[in-house]
Formats: sequence, structure tokens, C-alpha cells
Amino acid sequence: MPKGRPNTMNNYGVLLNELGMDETFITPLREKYLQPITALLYPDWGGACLDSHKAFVVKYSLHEDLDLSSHYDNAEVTLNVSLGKDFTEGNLYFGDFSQEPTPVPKYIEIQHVGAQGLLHRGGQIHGALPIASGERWNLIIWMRSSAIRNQLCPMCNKKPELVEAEGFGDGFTETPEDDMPETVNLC
Ligand SMILES: O=C(O)CCC(=O)C(=O)O
Ligand SMILES: [Fe+2]
Repeated sequence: MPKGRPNTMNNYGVLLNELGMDETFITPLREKYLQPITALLYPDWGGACLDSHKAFVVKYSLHEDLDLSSHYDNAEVTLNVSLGKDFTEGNLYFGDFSQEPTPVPKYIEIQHVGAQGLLHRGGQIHGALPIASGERWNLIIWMRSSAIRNQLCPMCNKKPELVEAEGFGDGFTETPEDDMPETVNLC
């Protein structure tokens, strides 16, 4: 069975499409239950038209990954659900969006309680502090809006160049103009 890393930063965990969970679980969850909420919370970030995702579970434990450094996601909107198990420390932190230049970046820390989900903009800098004991498991759904990312890639801020991909790929789609057959001016 294929077993990819959930993303370039987490070494432990599992990609849910490899378990066949996209069609049966994650896609209906995104379309029926998450999108009505994200449409209200993130209208400018494609919250009403999230049309693909990358879903994975990440695992932290004392002899494996302890924490996750500060980063932004390849997603317009992210859902992070704390699955437990029992652990201490390991809070999430988020950078502040304030435009004021500060010499030291400001972060807010969130204690993520088991069985609770947290939605955030993928582009907001965040990370997870080291756990001090136990095991921490989280379900992460990076939700993408092709309408937003087709304009500018959220990772490199350039117009995306499309390559063939399996499944949802990175969530870019061909725009209708790209599909139009070439026309010849006969006048
Ligand atoms: O461990 C966490 O709760 C954060 C995971 C995360 O930010 C990510 O995988 O993009
Ligand atoms: Fe993240």
C-alpha cells in the first residue's frame, strides 16, 4: 500500500486519500458541513467555493515529531481537529495579522482541546509547540479554492503553471478561457 508523508514538514501520520477516505468521508464533509460555515467566515478566501482538499492525520510523540515549526499551508482554509490522545503542552500558535511592523513577531497561543475543530486561513502563519508527554494526533484538512489559487499560487505568489496531477493535485484547475478552442479572424 502506498504510504506518503502527510506533508513536507510532518514525518509521522497518514494521507487519507491513500485510505480511500476522500469520496466517502472528506469530500461530503467539506461540501455539506464545512462549506456553509467557511462561506460565511472566509468570503474573500474562496470560502464559498472550496472545490478540493488534501486531508491527513499528523502524529506527535516523544520519540517522533515533537512539534511543527511556523509555516503557512498550501490551502485557502484549513480545518484542524484535535483527535487527542492524551498529551501535555503542544499548543497551537498563530501569527498576528496586524500590519504594524514589530521587531519581534507576535503570536497568540491556543490550547487545542480533544474532539474540537479549529478553522483558520491557510495563509496565516502558525505552528505547534512541542508536546511534553503523551501522543498528539490531529486531523488536518487543507481546503482549496481553484477560483482563488488559479489567479496566484498561494505558495510562490506567481501565476500557476499547470501540470497533470492525480486526484485533486494541488487544487489548481484549468480556467474556461484555457479550454477555449483557438479561433481565427476571418474578416
Ligand atoms: O499539529 C498541528 O496541530 C498543526 C498541523 C499543521 O499546521 C499542518 O499540518 O499544516
Ligand atoms: Fe499548517
